[in-house]
Amino acid sequence: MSDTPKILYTLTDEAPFLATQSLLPIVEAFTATAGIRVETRDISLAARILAQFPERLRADQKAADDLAELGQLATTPEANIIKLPNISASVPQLKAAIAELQAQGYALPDYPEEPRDDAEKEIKARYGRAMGSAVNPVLREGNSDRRAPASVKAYARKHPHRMGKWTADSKSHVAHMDAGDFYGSEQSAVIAQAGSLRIEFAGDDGVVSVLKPAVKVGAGEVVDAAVMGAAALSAFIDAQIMDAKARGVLFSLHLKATMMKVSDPIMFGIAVKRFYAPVLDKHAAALEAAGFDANNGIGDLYARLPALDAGVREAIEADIAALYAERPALAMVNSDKGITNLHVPSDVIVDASMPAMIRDSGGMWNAEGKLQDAKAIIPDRCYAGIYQAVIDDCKAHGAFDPATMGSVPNVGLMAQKAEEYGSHDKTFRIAAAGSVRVVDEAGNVLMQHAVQAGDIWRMCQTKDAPIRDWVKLAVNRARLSNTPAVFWLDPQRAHDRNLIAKVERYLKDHDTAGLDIRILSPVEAMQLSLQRIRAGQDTISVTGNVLRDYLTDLFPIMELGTSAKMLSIVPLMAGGGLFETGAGGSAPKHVQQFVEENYLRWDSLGEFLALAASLEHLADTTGNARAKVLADALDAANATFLDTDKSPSRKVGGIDNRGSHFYLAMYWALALAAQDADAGLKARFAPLAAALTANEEKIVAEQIAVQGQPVDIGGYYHPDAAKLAAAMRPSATFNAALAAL
Ligand SMILES: NC(=O)C1=CN([C@@H]2O[C@H](COP(=O)(O)OP(=O)(O)OC[C@H]3O[C@@H](n4cnc5c(N)ncnc54)[C@H](OP(=O)(O)O)[C@@H]3O)[C@@H](O)[C@H]2O)C=CC1
Ligand SMILES: O=C(O)CCC(=O)C(=O)O
Ligand SMILES: [Mg+2]
Repeated sequence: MSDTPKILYTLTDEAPFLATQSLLPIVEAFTATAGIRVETRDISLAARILAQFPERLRADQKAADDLAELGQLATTPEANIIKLPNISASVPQLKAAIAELQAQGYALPDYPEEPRDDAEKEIKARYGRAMGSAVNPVLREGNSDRRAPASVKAYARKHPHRMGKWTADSKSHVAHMDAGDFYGSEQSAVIAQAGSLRIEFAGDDGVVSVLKPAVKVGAGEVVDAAVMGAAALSAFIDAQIMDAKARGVLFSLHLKATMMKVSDPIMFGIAVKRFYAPVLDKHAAALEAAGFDANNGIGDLYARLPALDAGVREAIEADIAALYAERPALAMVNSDKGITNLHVPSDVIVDASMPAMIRDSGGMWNAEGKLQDAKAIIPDRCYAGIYQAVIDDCKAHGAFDPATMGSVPNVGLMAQKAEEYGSHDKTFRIAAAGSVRVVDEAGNVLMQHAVQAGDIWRMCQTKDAPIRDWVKLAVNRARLSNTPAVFWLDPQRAHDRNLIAKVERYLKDHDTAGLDIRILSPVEAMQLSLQRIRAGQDTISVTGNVLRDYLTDLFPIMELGTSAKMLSIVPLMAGGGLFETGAGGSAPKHVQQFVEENYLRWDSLGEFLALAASLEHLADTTGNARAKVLADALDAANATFLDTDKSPSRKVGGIDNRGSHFYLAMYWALALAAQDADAGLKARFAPLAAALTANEEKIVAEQIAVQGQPVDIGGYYHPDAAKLAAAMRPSATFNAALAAL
């Protein structure tokens, strides 16, 4: 271990990255007083792209592979990483980022959508490493512990956010398949002995090809495989188009094309192809020649229209307009700009989109910019049912009340690319009819599926050590918070049955006397949790990786208005700490607002909570007493911050993200000046506390004065560092006070 304790702070994308320009100087100044070094590592989409092509870049343009470094660090006890949300890029986002970097003078190759030779295949493979959820699975060498701290919950009760009313006649509902999906086809096996598995495809023509030669597996590991039938999915989408039209509700598809970067864009593409079938079929040749790819959304068609002959273009536009008159109305992402639910695969992401719909009375936005009841299409049955359970509950009992409702924290199985979220390199779009089988080294067939051309087959892995660790975390959390814990596992699923057996076994390793620990199917677990939440009671959800993701947006958004206010800790299995900020994403619309009116409404509370947890961890692991003093003072500052409600307001004229940071600094300095555990720190912070208190009005006025004008930050994916720093630190008085510390 090096002598100077270190915290690694990640530079990411969009709103959280903008916020970092203002917050990081504060963090650096405060932590330096305890001899702590805060170092940054750039894991933004732009940096991840640049790190893939060192040989094409000038020396001053090259970017180190910071993500790989952090991934390695996460497997060591020294790790202390603060991880902000980053872009998990879809293909349209990736292409936009490449174009921006090229325009800035980086000699990157174009993204070869359909590689013509080995060189292009290599380029596509490299871009593939930067795409989708490329960061989180690499860093998450531990399971997940996400909850609303008591102070945050108290704040939400005192300042309840607005919740849309629900009525029993709402027509909103969830639509899922009844057969032919992953859920219906899942097979699972527990590995007896460490070794390697081969995934192969045996065509009906008798030819056997290898899809993946060697998947390393460990003893006790759970593997599973499942297939989504393309024909079944197409028929299901067709039926939903008819049904949405008949019921007069919006058609709205909810997938996770970012994190599930192989399977879900294909499913998204199937929905686009079915919804626009008459137009796409009629103009198939022209669209093919123009390079249209339905997996990138109907937005890709619009992007390619200018390249087409005027006659063809007008015919396509007219045919789409005619189609809209016949089809059910689409849910909109941005009704002003005409961006629909089917435009871009990364615009509607199920974990955030379903809670938003539930918070908005079950409605989604229609083309007129009004809320309308919607059919939420979540094709696979593995998790769709939980959202229908929430809708049923809201229809029966009305909206939830943030002022009185209980809480559902989560302990999530996530480590070492657990379950579906680690399946990308074992997911295949099947080219022809035949069967896919998983074979061990002795030649035994562990799992086997009959498949048709176009089907999506995938295999998932769940390592044994993470499962043990997850059970331990659940018991600890139940004990620490004296709260019932429910494992959300479905006895109808092969994978979950194997997990249930393991959970039952590993629970015996712990003292569970007096604890209420149950195992229920996801729908039953949801019903119980909702019943308790309405009674003001808390229930820990102990879930797999996907439900971890879904529930840690759903419950915070209902309870707190946003998942940005969550404490999100990943106790790394090697002993280090990964402190994620909030549970939400990077909210692209915040950047738009910032460049249009110099107003950033990003709420950094997640960062503040993560920093306190990181300092606490640092104090525990390095014995740095001053880190503990800083952590305690930050806890106190966070409580004052919540109590005085200094989160950004939503509109120009109030304090924004920068104002929030000023108040955090002021409350933190005041807490340090007030404490008596460390006289040196007390003396050091007293002048800063005095200066900030004395200049409060002036600083806030300086920060608000810049609002209301457009601001140039020199890029979206790769903004200009100097412009950004200037824009995010507009108060000379505040900057000078901080510099004097
Ligand atoms: N951990 C990670 O790295 C994650 C990254 N992502 C990435 O983020 C991007 C957007 O994803 P999306 O699913 O839309 O999720 P977001 O959480 O970014 O957006 C959903 C909504 O949550 C609210 N919100 C979230 N965080 C904050 C915050 N700190 N301050 C204020 N409001 C906030 C806003 O809603 P409202 O206006 O209703 O308040 C926002 O529009 C994608 O690129 C995705 O890949 C997504 C999830 C996690
Ligand atoms: O990594 C991602 O793409 C999203 C992660 C996410 O949504 C979460 O962890 O809650
Ligand atoms: Mg999420």
